[in-house]
Amino acid sequence: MTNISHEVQRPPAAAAAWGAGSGTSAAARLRQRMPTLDYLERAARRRIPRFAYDFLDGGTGADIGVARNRAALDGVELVPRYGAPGPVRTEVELFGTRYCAPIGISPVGVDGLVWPGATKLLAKAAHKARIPYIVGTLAGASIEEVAALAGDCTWFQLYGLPGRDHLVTFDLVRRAEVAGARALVATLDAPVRSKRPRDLANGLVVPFRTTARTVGDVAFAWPWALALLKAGTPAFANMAPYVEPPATLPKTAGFVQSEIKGTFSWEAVKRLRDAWPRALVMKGIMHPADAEQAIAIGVDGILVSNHGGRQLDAAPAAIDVLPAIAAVAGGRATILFDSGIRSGLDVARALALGAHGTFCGRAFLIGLAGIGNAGADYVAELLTEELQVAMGQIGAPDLPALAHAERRHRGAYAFQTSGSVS
Ligand SMILES: Cc1cc2nc3c(=O)[nH]c(=O)nc-3n(C[C@H](O)[C@H](O)[C@H](O)COP(=O)(O)O)c2cc1C
Repeated sequence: MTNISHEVQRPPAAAAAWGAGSGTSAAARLRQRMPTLDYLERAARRRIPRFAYDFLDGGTGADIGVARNRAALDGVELVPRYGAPGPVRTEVELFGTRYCAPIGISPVGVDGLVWPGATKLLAKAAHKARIPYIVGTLAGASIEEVAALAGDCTWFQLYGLPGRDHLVTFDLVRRAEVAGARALVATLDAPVRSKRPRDLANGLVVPFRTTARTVGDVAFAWPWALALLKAGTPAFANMAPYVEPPATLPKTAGFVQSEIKGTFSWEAVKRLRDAWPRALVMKGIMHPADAEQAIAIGVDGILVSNHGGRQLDAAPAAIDVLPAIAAVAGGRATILFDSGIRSGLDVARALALGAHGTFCGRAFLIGLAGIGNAGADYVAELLTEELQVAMGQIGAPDLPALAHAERRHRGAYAFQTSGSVS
């Protein structure tokens, strides 16, 4: 790994200031124009082509799971408490590394489609804000390139490539270790390809189906088109060593299509455990029995997630299963959460319900699509500020205090088979 400072820096001063949007500076003006993720999202919709927006925004089926994540988070109430002294602190330690906030970046494959050059911008933003970035197997830059930019904020997300007894899977594991990734995050929730109707209708398939509408969309989305000219066509950079050179987009896309099967069996998880010396996290766990199984194998972390509503439209909201999974883990694994987070208040909700850290997939890309290359830096600041404000209102000076916030969560799942390993 490159020699990047490991010391914990504070987020930009604006984050600590009273009313960060006050004043006339460029930073204050940005906060006035884009006070929340919702505003960024509306800008993103205007600035990028429709197929790119649909790819990011869409879920599986009728997008019911996406809506369910949102509604369930909105339904979590936190009771304010007053009179606590001093400023709030958002620092967190995850797997032995300290970060400035419990807000990380989840992996988004083909992120360069949403905003050209996204992977490197996300890596830089993670390093600047000192938050973890789980760079994906299908990201636009390689694990080596990301580690050079993000240093010890780098985590690596792994999909299974079961061909030739997982030859490529374990080569990716080796590369992530050499690059210095702090955690390996294996995605469990993609056993089959899910159906994403908006992508199909937009021709977002292999090979990409160009239509007159696609061309028109790109022409109108000129900020995106300019970014594409600068950054180049999105690529599957991690796959380049495994295809015959030159590793063109059609070749790597074809390789991805035929080789990536997504998930891991529990047997394969055991092999990952044996091969990977640092923190191992299972991503996509939604049932306490699966959490128990993973913990029995010796994983260090459980990332509770329904893939942002992109896998099973009937799945519960991830926030609704979080408390049961945290309870079954009982301190034996670090509990992480994603799916639906759009504000620092959502982060506070997840932390109050048992998560030690949270991640966002769409939010950081909405930032890039909404305001351009500085967008991920801005989202990190925005979410951290909002978390600080929520903590202040709840009277929680730090994250351990937030974990004990008085809350009501009517949607919480009560599992029939809690914790029993199938
Ligand atoms: C466009 C898109 C692509 C994604 N690609 C991946 C991927 O390659 N690997 C993975 O584990 N998760 C992937 N995810 C899921 C995210 O890592 C994360 O679980 C999800 O986005 C969380 O929900 P949120 O977007 O509401 O924050 C993807 C999500 C989106 C929106």
